[in-house]
Amino acid sequence: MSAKDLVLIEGLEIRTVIGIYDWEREIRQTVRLDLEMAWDTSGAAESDDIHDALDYKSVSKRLISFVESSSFGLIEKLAEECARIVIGEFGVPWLRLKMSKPGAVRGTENVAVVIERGSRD
Ligand SMILES: Nc1nc2c(c(=O)[nH]1)N=C([C@H](O)[C@@H](O)CO)CN2
Repeated sequence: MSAKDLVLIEGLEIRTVIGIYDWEREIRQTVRLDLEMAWDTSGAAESDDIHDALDYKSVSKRLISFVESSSFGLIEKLAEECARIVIGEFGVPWLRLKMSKPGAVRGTENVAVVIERGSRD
């Protein structure tokens, strides 16, 4: 058992309605998700069977489907709901999720929130 293992999803870009201003409710903007998910990978390493792994493709597809159909104001709310899905539906015990909204603020490379949920022990 190795509680320090992680499965990552990096740079998942999704177009959605997000923002607090009226003009933002009329358009789609890109958000980018970076996810670190605690997962003991030793079972999958032993069996070489996807059923023992945290399937990053399944997680990505679920998040794409959810985010594309969502319509929140704040990236904090979107991040929280994504974390809830990953923990609740995929059995991930702990995650760190960075929700970026590149291009939201002129002169910046990126703006983002980072949340950690669950327990690593
Ligand atoms: N902490 C946050 N600050 C701001 C957010 C947000 O989601 N979280 N959103 C906005 C606007 O929607 C902005 O992205 C428009 O450019 C402002 N501040």
